[in-house]
Parts: sequence; structure tokens; C-alpha cells
Amino acid sequence: MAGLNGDPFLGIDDNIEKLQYNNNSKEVIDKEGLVVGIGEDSSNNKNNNQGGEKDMAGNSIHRSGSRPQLDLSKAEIQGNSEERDPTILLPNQTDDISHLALDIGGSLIKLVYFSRHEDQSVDDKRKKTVKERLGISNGNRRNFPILGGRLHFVKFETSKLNECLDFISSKQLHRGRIDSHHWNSEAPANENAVIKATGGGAYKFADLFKERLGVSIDKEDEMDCLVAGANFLLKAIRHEAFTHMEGHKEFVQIDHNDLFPYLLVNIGSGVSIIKVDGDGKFQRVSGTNVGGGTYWGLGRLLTKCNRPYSSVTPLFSFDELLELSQRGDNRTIDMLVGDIYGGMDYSKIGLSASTIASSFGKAISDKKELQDYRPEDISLSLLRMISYNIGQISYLNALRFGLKRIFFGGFFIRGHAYTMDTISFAVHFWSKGEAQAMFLRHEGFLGAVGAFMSYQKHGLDDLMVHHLVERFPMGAPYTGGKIHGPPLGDLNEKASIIEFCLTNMRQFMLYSISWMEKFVLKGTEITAPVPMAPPGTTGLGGFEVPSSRGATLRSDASALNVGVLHLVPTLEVFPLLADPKMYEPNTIDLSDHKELEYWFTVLSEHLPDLVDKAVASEGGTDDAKRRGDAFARAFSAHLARLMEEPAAYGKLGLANLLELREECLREFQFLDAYRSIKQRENEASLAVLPDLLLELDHMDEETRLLTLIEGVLAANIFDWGSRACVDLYHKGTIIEIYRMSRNKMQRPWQVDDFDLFKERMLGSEGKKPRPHKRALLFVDNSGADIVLGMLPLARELLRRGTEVVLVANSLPALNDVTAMELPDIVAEAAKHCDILRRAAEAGGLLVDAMNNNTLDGSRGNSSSVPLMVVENGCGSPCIDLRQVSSELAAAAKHADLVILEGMGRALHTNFNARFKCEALKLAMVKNQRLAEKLIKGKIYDCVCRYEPAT
Ligand SMILES: Nc1ncnc2c1ncn2[C@@H]1O[C@H](COP(=O)(O)OP(=O)(O)O)[C@@H](O)[C@H]1O
Ligand SMILES: CC(C)(COP(=O)(O)O)[C@@H](O)C(=O)NCCC(=O)O
Ligand SMILES: [Mn+2]
Repeated sequence: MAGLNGDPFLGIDDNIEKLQYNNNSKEVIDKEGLVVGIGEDSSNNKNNNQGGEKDMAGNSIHRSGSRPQLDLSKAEIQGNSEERDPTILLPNQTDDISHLALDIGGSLIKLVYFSRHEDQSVDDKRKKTVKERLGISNGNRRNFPILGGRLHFVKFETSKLNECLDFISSKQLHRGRIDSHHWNSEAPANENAVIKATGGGAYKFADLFKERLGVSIDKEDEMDCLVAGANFLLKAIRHEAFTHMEGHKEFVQIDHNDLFPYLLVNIGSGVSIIKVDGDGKFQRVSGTNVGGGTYWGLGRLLTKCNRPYSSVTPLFSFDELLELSQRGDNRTIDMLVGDIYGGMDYSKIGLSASTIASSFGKAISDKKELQDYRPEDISLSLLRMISYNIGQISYLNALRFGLKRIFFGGFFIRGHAYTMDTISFAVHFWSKGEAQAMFLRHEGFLGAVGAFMSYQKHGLDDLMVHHLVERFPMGAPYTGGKIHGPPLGDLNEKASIIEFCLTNMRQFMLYSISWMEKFVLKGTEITAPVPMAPPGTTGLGGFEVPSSRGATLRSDASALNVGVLHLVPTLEVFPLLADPKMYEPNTIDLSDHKELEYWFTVLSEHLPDLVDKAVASEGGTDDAKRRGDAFARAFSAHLARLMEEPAAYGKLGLANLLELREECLREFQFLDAYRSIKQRENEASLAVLPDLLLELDHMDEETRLLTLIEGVLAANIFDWGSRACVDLYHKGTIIEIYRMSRNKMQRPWQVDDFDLFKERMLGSEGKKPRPHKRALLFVDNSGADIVLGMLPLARELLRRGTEVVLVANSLPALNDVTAMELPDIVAEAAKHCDILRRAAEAGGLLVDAMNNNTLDGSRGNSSSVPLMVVENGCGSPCIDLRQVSSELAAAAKHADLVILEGMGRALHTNFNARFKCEALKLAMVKNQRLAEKLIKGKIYDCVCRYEPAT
């Protein structure tokens, strides 16, 4: 790893990576040979050295926590090796296999590329036996020829095609390996690589691609691609479409069966208007030459004389123009109805005095030269002229075909609030509220996505919402290694260089700027508010006043509105949800700003403690400290961004915030921040387990059941995510806190369905009910929670003849126990308990023990009901049951009882979830506000909610 410490780093965008190394690294690469683990893998090595701890690479659910490995053998410098940061070619890099599609438009080149990883789960014994037991052949592979991976979105200006070519070649995207095992069985071998491309540039630049990259361009029709892209995104991405009216953004849930027909308006350089009736069924019904290119081109021309001399380029960039408009007042240049009617409305035909009568109309009478107009005003006037015009033409076409829904795409929109409001306003105004304008988060990438979809048989078109997990990376080094860079903070003088670099890839490649600097820049960009116009200076005019002033314009470098799409084709909808369509995981609605503020503060205040734990988990090295610092900044920046724009990444719930924190930790390579805490608590709890079991076995059935449920609730106090609990841990030992918590268990609990549950379990009036066939126990924390709470409950179910499946996280989150850790814990517990031992053997959990015959010499008792462990598919303290692992989905098939435990899984999420089978929700509420809000109680109150099957 040392050989790569010359800042392998991220490129200009979050999604853009470039390999670099410093002068001494090549030597190391050559000598050491070959596969160098990066990112997560480097830490895995460390874990292995520490002994005993399992690495996470064995997990098949590779959310963004997993990093690709690079094969650096035969690495070679491309171009001039005297260059400071030359590009490296990695001819033998096979793991991170890429696939690329392009949309080369008049203004911008859009790239969509896919990178995937090997499934490294084959060696996991638990997985093998679980698969055998649950009868999963090979997940969903047959349906999905692709394995998991990521879909990245990147764009370049078409005039800077060379930078795009450099990018493709530095990432080797054009060498997309296509072979039978990995991608497409009928595809040709790697030579004569072909890339799919659409847009005019696919024709115009085909020769250049052949010359520079040696690849042929397979041209795809632009309209086909736009429609295919829009249809795919609308079906496969949750929260892809939204409305934007008067500054208010609202995501629209699109019903797949009710998508068509719709009108697609793609505002690129020019505008295409397409009536879409189905997949591949469409007609281009209209278009206009007044589009994004018009705004950009005319805007440049009209403002160029006012461009400050100090600027790097003589012309305003698109974003600068847009930003100017936010400070503009179009009344200085537009002729308003009031200008014509002496300040009065023309109310007879419904036009107010502030309505624009004639865009740029004032310029006819003013005795002004171009330079006398403020570029801000020109830009706003132009933006409004073009947006209204497009809105109106779109509406007229919708009217022509009786369509109610209009989706707007293309990069002219650029997520700019004011532009969207203006278009929405026009559509609303002209249609008198009959038609609705909707926007797409992947606005400009429709064509590129469509070109990507045109690769035959890659299976992507079969992907559904639940297969895609969107992540918003924040400048962490994709390529791992050490973090270099100046001390944080002292970056002002570099900012202008960086800014320049961000818009100029070629220049960028010549500067050695660590990702850390870029990260800090990004961090400040996304937290710094965009300058707003003083109230009243703009807006007036137009039909009426689109209210939002586009405070959301951010530079391309932080274009976080689209994240990297992580494809996990093995994810499934939890089959026991009563009504998946109506299911909403989040209990707490963060669209209430007060609520958002509260949780924002909770998470911010928890941050220092979390960073401490994270840094300690990595040995407290300088490198770990830097990463800890960077993590804190990254996460704070994410939070700040979300405070400003809660819907920035899609609809926001508390579960998303808590997951974002875990993802962010992983991005900075903190793979298991609570590792040693978990271990310590497991050991302490396992030591007292035999006594607890003995105690339980002396009780009658009814007392035992109550004690078991109390035990679960009491042990749920071990939660390192709760501020109040962390304070407690500083005051007592694990066992002391556990005893105290148990002593405090007094019924009735704040939510108390225990009697109902007891009746279901034990029956009444001497009638013995049928035991459950299979129970799924969604477990929560390590230590007492799993060992003294959930395991004894599992044991009781097993004793009654119920199969038990422990459902645990795929990846660590706080001190939650993971599926990977459970077999060892169960094995340890089984040493003191025959019931657990026999069940674990029957469930294939004690593979090693069985092979070694270490227990009592007998082979697994297959007549016993099995105890199994499955991973849930996520790495968060909460769970979204629309996206669970295939093994959990398989395990659910025969289950008739679901037990959800803990605040994250049973309260923050799923408190209101309804199941086809019986459900028991158990949690201690470790937060005062939540207790008040959710159960009208106080902190440390308990929830025992039992719901019969629906
Ligand atoms: N960073 C940017 N650079 C240039 N143009 C941009 C940028 N962001 C948004 N735009 C706008 O998007 C238009 C291009 O949209 P796009 O959908 O990519 O169309 P095309 O395929 O014709 O290039 C530009 O004409 C401009 O109005
Ligand atoms: C992160 C958690 C959901 C974990 O709780 P658990 O699921 O382990 O019961 C919970 O600790 C939490 O909501 N913490 C933030 C609230 C607080 O610190 O008060
Ligand atoms: Mn937890």
C-alpha cells in the first residue's frame, strides 16, 4: 500500500476518479507486484493482522463501503512520464469492470459508466449453508446476468472533448471487459471494443474516438435513447420525478402501470418535444430552436462586454450566467404590461401590471448601449423569456394530445429552482392548473442512460426500484491509500487554482491537488449559501412572480443532486409486507423543518464522540485522525446541505440521515467504528449468559415469557447511538446498567400488548395454541442486547418448536451486531446450552464445530428445529423493507412471525409497517423527544407492540 501513497485521488467531480502517483511509487508497484488492495481491503489486511476479526469483504451486499481492488501489474505510464501527474494505464485491471455509454450533444457530453465488483462471498460458510437450507440456488443471478456494481454519471463540455477522452482513457472505460462470465455471453471479446453513443457527436466525432482510443462508436438514435432513458429512470429510481412550484419541491411517486402517455420535453441546446406512449413507443411531435444553447449563447454575447478583466476566460460560463440571473432585475430591460398601461393591470384579459408584455422590449426605447445594462438583468430577462416560451410550447403540445403530465429533462434545467418554477408557472398558468410540469433528477442524462440501456442483454432493463441504492459520495478517495494534503483550513490561496481546475480538466490534471483540498472546497461550496437577491428587486414581471430565487444553484463540482447508483441486483422487497406500495419506512417526517433541525442537532452533537470511536477503531494513527477529521467535515457538510435543501438527495427521512452517517464513515474507510466496544460487550454478556439461562429455566412458562420480553427491552439500553445512553455508560459497568435496566421494567409499559402476545404464545383457558412455524428476529445491538435479550428469546421459540432466523445487518452500523459476527456469538452461547447448540447445528451455523466434532462427539441433530442467521442487506441502524437481501426474502417465505427489535428498526422505521404475518415490535425509547412524540411517554419507556397478521 505504501507504494500508492502519492495521492491516488478523485477527479473533478465526485464521480470522477483519476489515478496518480508520485515519483517513487512506480518502483514499488513493479517490485511488489500486483494486486494491491485498496480502500476497504487495506483495512482488511489490518484486521487480519489484529487476528480473529473477520473482514467485511466477505459480505456480498456491497454498498458503497466496498472498494474495488486494483491490479497494478504491467502498469504503464501513458504519454509523457516527465509530467508531474501522468495517467497510468492498468492493462490487467480486471476487477473493476466498466461499461460506458455516451451522449455527445451540442453543448455537453454526458457519460454513464458502470463499474462492478467480483462477488467475494463464496468463502463465507454461513452463506453457503443458509443458501442450502433456504433453497436459494444462486440468488437472482439467473434473472440478472449482471452482478452488483455502480452506475456513475459524469459530464464535460463538448468543446472540451479532449478532456473527456483523457478521462475515458485514464479510467480505461473504453476497455470495458465483456466476456461470458461477467457481462454478456454473446458479446465479442475485448478487441474491437465498441461503445454505444448517441447525440450528434456520435457521428461527428466517431473518427476521433477511433483515432484516440481505438474504439468504434455504435450509434444509437437520440430520440430512442431519450425515451428509453426517461422510461428507465422513471421506473427504476425512487424519487426520480418531482414537481417544483414556488420554491417547493415535491417528489412524485410514479405508478409503473400508470406512466403512459406523457409528454417528454428535453431542453438541451435545442428542445425536443416527444409524446411517449410506452417503451419504444413514441413520436417527436414538436420542438423549438429556442433552448438551452440559446440562453447560453445569447447570454454570453449580451454580457461579454461586462465581463471583468481579471477573469480567466473572456466569457461567462453557463453557471456564472445562471448565478448572475439570481441577482438580476428584469424590469430594467423587459417591457411590462404596466409600462404600457401606465402602471395599471390589463385586468380584462387577466394580465397584471407586472406581467412581461415583451421580453427585452424596453431596449427599443431606452437610449442605452449594451454595456449600460447590467449582465445580471440581461441574464434574468433571457432566462425568463426562454423558460416561459418553452413552458408555453410544451403546454400547447400537451393540449394537442390531451396529455396531463409533462416531464422536463435536459441540462438547461440544471436543478435550478428559478428555472423550474418559471416553467411550472407557465404550464400551470396556460393550462389553468390542468397540466403538471415535472422534473427529473437525472435531467441531462436521459440520452446517455438510454444509450447505456441499448447494450443488449446486460439485464439492466430488468432492474427495479429495490435494486438500486443511491449514494452521495463526498470527496473521499475512491482509491484509498494515505491522505495527503495541507493542514485543513489553510486553503484560501489555493481556492482559485482549484476552482479553475474544477472547470478545466486538462489544467486539473497538471496540478497536484489532493482530494482533501478538493473535498474542503466542496465542503465550503455546499455549505456556503448562494447569494440571494434582496427581496423585491426581481421576480416582478412575468405572468406573476415565480418566488424562488434559485438558492440551490451549485457548481458542477458539487452536483450532488445525482449520486452514484449502486446496483444490488440481489435486493428484494420483503415478501411479508402487507402492502408494499403503501409502505413508508420512516416514522418521523423530516419535511417538518423543526423536526429536521432537532435531529440535525442530535447528530451534530454526537459527532465528536463518534469520531473518537472511529479513530480509536483504526488504532488512533495520524492517518486515522485525518480521516476522522475529514469524515466529520464531510458529514457536517452533508447535514448542512440537507438543512438548506432537505430534498436534495430525494425524499428525506430520519432513516436516511442515520444511513448517510454510516455510509460516510465507510467512505472514509472506517469500516467498523465500534468494533472493540462490541467485542468487549459480547464477552461480558456471554460470561453471565449461563446464569441467566439457569434462572429462566427455573421459572414457570408465563413468568419466563414475561422475563424474556423484559430482558429484550432492558438490554436494548445498550445503544451507542443514543446520547443519553452513552452518558450512562460512563457511570457504570455493563452488568450494572443491565441489572438496573431490568429492575426498572415495570408493566404496563407505555405501549403494552404483552397480554395479547402471551395469549398467542401460551393460549388461554387451557387451550394450547399451535406454535409458530418460523420466526424472523430482526436483531439490533451487540453485547447484552443480542446475548442476554434476543438469544434467550430465540431459545424459547426453538424450545417450542419454532424455527428461528436471526436477521442481522450486512454491514456494521454503530454497535449493531452483523450477520458475519453472529455465528461466533451463537457458537459461544451454544457451549452452555443444548437447545441452542442443537438448533445451531441443525441450522448449519456451527459448521466448524460440526466438522471438528468438538461438542459432544455427535453429528448435527437434524431432528431439531434450526436456528439460522441471514443478513438483511443493509448497513444502517434502521431498515427499509423495500430493499432487503435475497436470503432474507427467501427466509421470509415460510415465516409466520416477525420480531423487530430496537429503536432504529422498530420505531424510527417500521413502527407503522403492517405485515402479512404476526408482528412483535420491541424497543426501549432512548430519546426524550421521540418518547413524547411517538408514545406520549418519557425516555427509557418501552414499546411492546403485538399485531396479528393482516
Ligand atoms: N455546465 C454547463 N455547461 C454548459 N451548459 C450547461 C451547463 N449546465 C447546463 N447547461 C445548459 O444545458 C444545455 C445543454 O443541455 P444538454 O441536455 O446537455 O443538451 P445537448 O445534448 O444539446 O448538449 C446548454 O446549452 C446549457 O443551456
Ligand atoms: C441510532 C439509534 C436509532 C440506534 O438505536 P437502536 O436501534 O440500537 O435501539 C438511536 O440511538 C437513536 O435514535 N439515536 C439518536 C437519538 C439520541 O441520541 O437521542
Ligand atoms: Mn442499534
